[in-house]
Amino acid sequence: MRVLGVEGTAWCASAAVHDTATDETFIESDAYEPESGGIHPREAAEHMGDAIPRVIETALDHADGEIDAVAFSQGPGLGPCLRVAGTAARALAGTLDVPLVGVNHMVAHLEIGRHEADFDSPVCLNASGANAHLLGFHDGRYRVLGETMDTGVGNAIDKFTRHLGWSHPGGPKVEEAAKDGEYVDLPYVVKGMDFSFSGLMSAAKDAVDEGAAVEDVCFSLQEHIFAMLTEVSERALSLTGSDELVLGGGVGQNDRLREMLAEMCEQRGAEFYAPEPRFLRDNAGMIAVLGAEMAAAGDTIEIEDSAIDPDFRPDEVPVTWRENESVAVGHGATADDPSGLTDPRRGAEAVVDVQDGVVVKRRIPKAYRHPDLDANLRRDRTVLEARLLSEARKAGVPTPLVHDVDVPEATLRLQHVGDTDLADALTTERARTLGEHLARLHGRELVHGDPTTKNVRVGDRLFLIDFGLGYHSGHPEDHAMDLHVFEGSVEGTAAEPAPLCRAFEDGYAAVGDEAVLERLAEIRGRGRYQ
Ligand SMILES: C[C@@H](O)[C@H](NC(=O)OP(=O)(O)OC[C@H]1O[C@@H](n2cnc3c(N)ncnc32)[C@H](O)[C@@H]1O)C(=O)O
Ligand SMILES: [Fe+2]
Repeated sequence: MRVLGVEGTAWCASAAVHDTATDETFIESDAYEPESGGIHPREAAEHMGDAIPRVIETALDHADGEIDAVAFSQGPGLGPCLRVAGTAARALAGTLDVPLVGVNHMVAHLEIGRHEADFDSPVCLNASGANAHLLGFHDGRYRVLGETMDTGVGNAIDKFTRHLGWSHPGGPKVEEAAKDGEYVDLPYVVKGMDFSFSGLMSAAKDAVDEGAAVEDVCFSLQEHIFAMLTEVSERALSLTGSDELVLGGGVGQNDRLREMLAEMCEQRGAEFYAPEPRFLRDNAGMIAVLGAEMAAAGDTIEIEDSAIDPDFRPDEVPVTWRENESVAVGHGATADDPSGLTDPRRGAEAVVDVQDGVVVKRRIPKAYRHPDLDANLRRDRTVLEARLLSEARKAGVPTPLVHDVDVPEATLRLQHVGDTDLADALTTERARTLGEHLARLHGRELVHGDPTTKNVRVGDRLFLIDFGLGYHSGHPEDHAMDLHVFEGSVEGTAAEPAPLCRAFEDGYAAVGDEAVLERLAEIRGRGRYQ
C-alpha cells in the first residue's frame, strides 16, 4: 500500500509517500521562517496555502500518481494552518478517489519511533514545540502519564531566544551556544510526572538581563530542562514497569537531550530509541506511516467527519491499529518481588534495600545529570524528605519513622512499613483514605509532590512514603497538583479509574478545602497547547 501524508499544523508544510511494501518513506517539506518574532498564525497559514500544493505535487510525482489513501494531520495545531492542509488533503482524496485518514499529530510523533524501533509497548516522550508529555498505551488508548503544566518545551526555549533577539527557531541556536557554557543554578520544577517551565524560563531571562554570560545560561537551561524531561521519563518507566522508551518531537533533535535519555536508559537497563532527525521535527513522513497503519486497520473517515481539531489530545484517539496489549498496567512489581521495593533497578531515583525491618534508601548519582545539579537535587531531596516525613506524622498522616539521615551520602534509614504498594491493592475505600490523608497534609501547608499509587504503602494503615519531591506551600494550586498527580497515576494504571478518583475526591472533601477540588477541575480543563 502507498499512502500520501500531508502535514501542516504550524510551521512545516510537508507531504510524504510511505510504501508499506518496501517500508520506504519519501518526504518533501517547505518550512515557514518568520522574519521576526515567533510563529504568526496568519503568516504561517499563508505559507501553507503557498507551499502545500507544491509539496503534494512533488510527492505525487515521486509516487507516479499511484496512491491508495491520503492521510493528514487533523490536530492539534494552529487552526488557520490545519484548515489549509485539511482542505488540500480532502480535495486530493476526492480527486484520486481514495480513502481519507485523519491522524493525530502527537500520536504520529510517537508512533514513528515505535514503528522504527519495533518496540511493543514503550513509554513515549514527546518533546516538541507546542507540547511536552509522556504517553503510555493502556486499554486501547494512549494515556497521558505526565505533561507540561504551562508551555511546550520547544516554545519555552524559543521564547527565551526571542528575549535575546534571536530568530526563530531558537532551539538549535541554544544548543550551539551551550557548547561554550558553564553551569549556573536555575529553578528545577518536577511534580510527579508533570513539570513546568515558566519559572525556569523567567529565571533564565533575568539571569541574562543581570549580566550572566549568554552561553552559560544556554548551557544551564539545557541541563535543567532536559534533566527534568529525563527524570520524568525515568519515573514513567518505573511506574509502568516498561523497559522501552521512544522519543519524538522537534526538540528530540537536540544531541544533549538524546544523550541524557540514552544514559538514563542504559543506567536502568532499558532500551532507548530516537528516530532520525527527519522523522523528529514536523514532517509528513510520520503522518503517512501512521496513516498506512490506520488505513490497514480500516480506520478511515468520511469527508463530513474530517473536521480539524486544534486541541486534539492524544488520549482522545481510539487506537485501532494496535493489538490490545498494554504497558501501563504494571508498576515496579515482579513475581519475585511483589512490592517492587527490593529490586534496586526499578526505583526511579533511589536504591532501596530492606534489612531487618529497616529500609535503607540511597539517592544514587544520576550519570545523565550535570554533577552540580545532581549533587544539589540529591542533597535537597534527602534533607526535605526527612523533615517532611516527620512533619506529616505530626499532621496525623502515617509515615515511616526516620532512624537516621546521612546527607553527604544522600541516604536515609527508615522504618519499613506496609506489605505492598497501593498500586497492587487499590480499592475505593483506600482511595478515600488517601484523599483524607492528603487533605490533612495540605491543612498543615505540606505538599507531597509525588503521591502516585507507588508512593503509598498498604499495611494495617495507609502510609505515605517518598517525600523527596515535597515542599511547604499553602497555595491551592500546589495542593490541587498533588491530587492531579495521584489521579494521573490511577488513570495511567487502573482499568476503571473513575470510581477510584471519585472516592479519593470524596475523602479529600470530607477533611480538606473545597477550593482545592475546584482548582483540580480547572487544572484538568486547562488547555496546555500554548
Ligand atoms: C502541534 C505541532 O504543530 C507542534 N509541532 C512543532 O512544534 O514542531 P516540532 O518540529 O515538533 O518542534 C519544533 C521545535 O523544536 C525545536 N528544536 C528544533 N531543533 C532543536 C534543537 N537542536 N534543540 C532544541 N530544540 C530544537 C524548535 O526550537 C521548535 O521549538 C507540536 O508537535 O507540538
Ligand atoms: Fe510537532
